[in-house]
Amino acid sequence: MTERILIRGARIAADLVERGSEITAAPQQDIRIENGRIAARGEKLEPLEGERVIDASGLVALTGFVDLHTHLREPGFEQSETVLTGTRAAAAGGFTTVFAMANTLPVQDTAGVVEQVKALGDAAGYATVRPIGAVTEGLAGERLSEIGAMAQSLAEVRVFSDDGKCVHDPLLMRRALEYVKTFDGVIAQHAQDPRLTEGAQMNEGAVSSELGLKGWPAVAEESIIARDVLLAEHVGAKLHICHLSTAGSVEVIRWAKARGIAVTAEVTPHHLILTEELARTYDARYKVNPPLRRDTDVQALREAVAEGLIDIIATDHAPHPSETKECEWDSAAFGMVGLESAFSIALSTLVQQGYVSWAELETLLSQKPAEIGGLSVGAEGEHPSALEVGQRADIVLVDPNGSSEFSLGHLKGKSTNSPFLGMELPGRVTHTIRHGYLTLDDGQLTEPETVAQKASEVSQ
Ligand SMILES: NC(=O)N[C@@H](CC(=O)O)C(=O)O
Ligand SMILES: [Zn+2]
Ligand SMILES: [Zn+2]
Repeated sequence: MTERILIRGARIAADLVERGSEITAAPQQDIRIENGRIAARGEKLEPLEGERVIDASGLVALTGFVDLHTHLREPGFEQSETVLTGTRAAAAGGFTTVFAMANTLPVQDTAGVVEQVKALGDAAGYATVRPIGAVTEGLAGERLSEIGAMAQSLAEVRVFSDDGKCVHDPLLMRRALEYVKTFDGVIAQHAQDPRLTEGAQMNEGAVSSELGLKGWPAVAEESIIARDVLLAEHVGAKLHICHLSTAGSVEVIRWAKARGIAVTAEVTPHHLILTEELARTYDARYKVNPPLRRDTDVQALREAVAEGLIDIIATDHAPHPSETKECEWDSAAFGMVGLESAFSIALSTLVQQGYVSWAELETLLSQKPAEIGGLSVGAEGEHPSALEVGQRADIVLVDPNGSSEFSLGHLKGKSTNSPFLGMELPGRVTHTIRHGYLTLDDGQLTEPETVAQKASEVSQ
């Protein structure tokens, strides 16, 4: 018998369609959860015997967040993160599904490795783990990996990416697009021309010249996106752009979407708020790929989200051990953790600034990434399209009020390379419910044994 839960008095994000509206604009609703699905919804449902009641007055309920871009690091880099620790960070951030990037060791380029990663996620139970397959063997950019075998494996891979590296060879990119088209998969490109970014350390511009750090020009991203949208159009296949970071990239996407090309794009929370100015600190927590850009890029990215040119928010959670971050900028690793802070950054940069409504935020963090990732979304599906009866109970409750200093205590993964430590961040994820059981309860992660037990009781 799985847990029975009654959420009382929540505001439903999907009811808050006006940008800039107070959450009190929506009526309070109760949600009953039974056997991993939503069993009832309405005003003032009476608690049943033995039911766990959650007082959600003042909270907003959304369908569980889905991260299309997480680095879980297992197998191979367990000193940075494991499937267990990374999915605990996910649950703390309100995520119920994460797509695990392929740059592990061994690389996720065979059916065996992707099945192993999925199995680790199923066993841990904190979030649904959907492995991403590598486009090329060993991420070497030379030969296609066994894309078909990964797609047909138990891991049912639908997203393929060499993330961390760009698929630079246009012929390989074309072949990869042709291949995934046969089963309606998608190629997620890390758009970085390797020749234009050799030795690059930060955004190329006045600040990089001043600091004497080698620059990563915007055109290195934009030229690859331009090429790939044309290839996607030629092949008639789906293309997704990882971590879009420049105003120019937004213009290329605008052009491609106007032409009807099947391209989608993601932005990370950090690119929606941080700028290259932070490199002046020489603190490598701000070193990331693609680099933090200019103020004007941050502005353009927010507007692109508001316009629907950028489809989703994805964290690019990239854990690294402290010895590779607490060192000189030039030798430090690229990447930042982001699962635990994503909601607060999206709240402050998008919702509170009136760029998106709560309903739009839910689409950006939940339904759209699920859809791009190839999950079935809807009443009978793997992921809920709405908090309605019959839908899978993947739910997150958030408190939009108040703020707190983001500190080490907020980080639930193995690594602490967050650029937000010490910053005052608004809002809080209070409860995460996956497949009908609590993974995060009033800000506290549920014990691993309990979560594993619950996970084994529900259908994956
Ligand atoms: N974003 C990063 O700076 N680093 C990522 C790779 C990537 O997302 O390109 C990583 O794996 O560490
Ligand atoms: Zn990348
Ligand atoms: Zn990444």
